[in-house]
Amino acid sequence: MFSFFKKKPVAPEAPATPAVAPTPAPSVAPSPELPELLPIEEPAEKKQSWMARLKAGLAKTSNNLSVLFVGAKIDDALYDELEAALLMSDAGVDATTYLLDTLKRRVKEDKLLDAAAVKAALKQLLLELLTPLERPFELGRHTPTVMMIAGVNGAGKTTTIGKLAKHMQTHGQSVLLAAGDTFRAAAREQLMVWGQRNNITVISQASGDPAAVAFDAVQSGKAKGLDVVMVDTAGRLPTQLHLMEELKKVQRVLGKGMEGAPHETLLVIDGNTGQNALAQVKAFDDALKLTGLVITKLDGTAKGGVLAAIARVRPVPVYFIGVGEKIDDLQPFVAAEFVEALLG
Ligand SMILES: Nc1nc2c(ncn2[C@@H]2O[C@H](COP(=O)(O)OP(=O)(O)OP(=O)(O)O)[C@@H](O)[C@H]2O)c(=O)[nH]1
Repeated sequence: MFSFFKKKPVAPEAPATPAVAPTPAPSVAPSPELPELLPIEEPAEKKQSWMARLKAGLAKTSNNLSVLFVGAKIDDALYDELEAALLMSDAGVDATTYLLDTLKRRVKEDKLLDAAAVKAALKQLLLELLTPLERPFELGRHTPTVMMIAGVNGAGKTTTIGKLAKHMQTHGQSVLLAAGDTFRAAAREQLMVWGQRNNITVISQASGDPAAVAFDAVQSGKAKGLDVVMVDTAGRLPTQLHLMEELKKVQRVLGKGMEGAPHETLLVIDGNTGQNALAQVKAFDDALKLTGLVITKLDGTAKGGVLAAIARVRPVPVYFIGVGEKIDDLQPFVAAEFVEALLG
């Protein structure tokens, strides 16, 4: 059993349930037309183990790589095919060159003679490359831990916030959400309806400044002694400079609301966007100094190699990865599990 979050030891008298009652029902009535953020319960028969789902999710990437080693001779043709497969998986030129050069050297040094041994060496190399990205998400250092969530449109920010909030609630954390996407009314309503259904307070304003919503949320979280405040933000492209400035303002204002906040600035990226995901990591990190990444939609993608690119070019820790829309489809990133799913 692994723990979803790393927590500071809690004093014995700490309540197991959220310390604060949810605020009165938000002004938005549940509407059947609104999409659910995520199903509240999953039928038992649909539950698979995480490793099985990770493997299934990464099957397209892993098939392209694993097939090369079946009955292969260790020659230039194998290395050429491996290079093509890594580039196709969006590992990028830097990581691909690094992996191939190091692999060739190890094959020589260790006198590896068969394809299975070369595959095992690649697996080990990939593990060494990705392990520095692994970092447990810590809760309990601050009251509240303030998290700001950014990303391009549709990356999975709101869904991720919903999943994380549920996981946190399950771990006895009291959570407050800020619907900082003041741009898209439907996104705000979606979060509020979801909060209502799940007994999680959502701070929202019908219109206005996302920084003001974020400030209110931190003030409220502090006043109520909550464990976590998560601030959603509207999707934006890094090329939309005025929107990036707006995001920086949200970050600054959170710091005014509470010293040291936001304690976590997370970027949610769609794993299916490959090399573009790397460009997003660089741009958002330059603007916001990211503390971590959440990589969603690794299910069904052939581009799982993008983690290798991130590890080489901009190694921001990957806290969580997502392989589907259900709550349990988002789990902490563990390099050994990821590599096993790719090359196991
Ligand atoms: N297949 C798959 N779909 C996902 C995953 N994570 C999120 N999604 C879906 O991606 C879509 C977009 O998710 P949202 O959470 O609305 O994305 P967002 O970043 O908040 O979008 P904006 O509000 O437009 O910026 C939804 O249909 C989610 O269900 C995942 O890991 N796998």
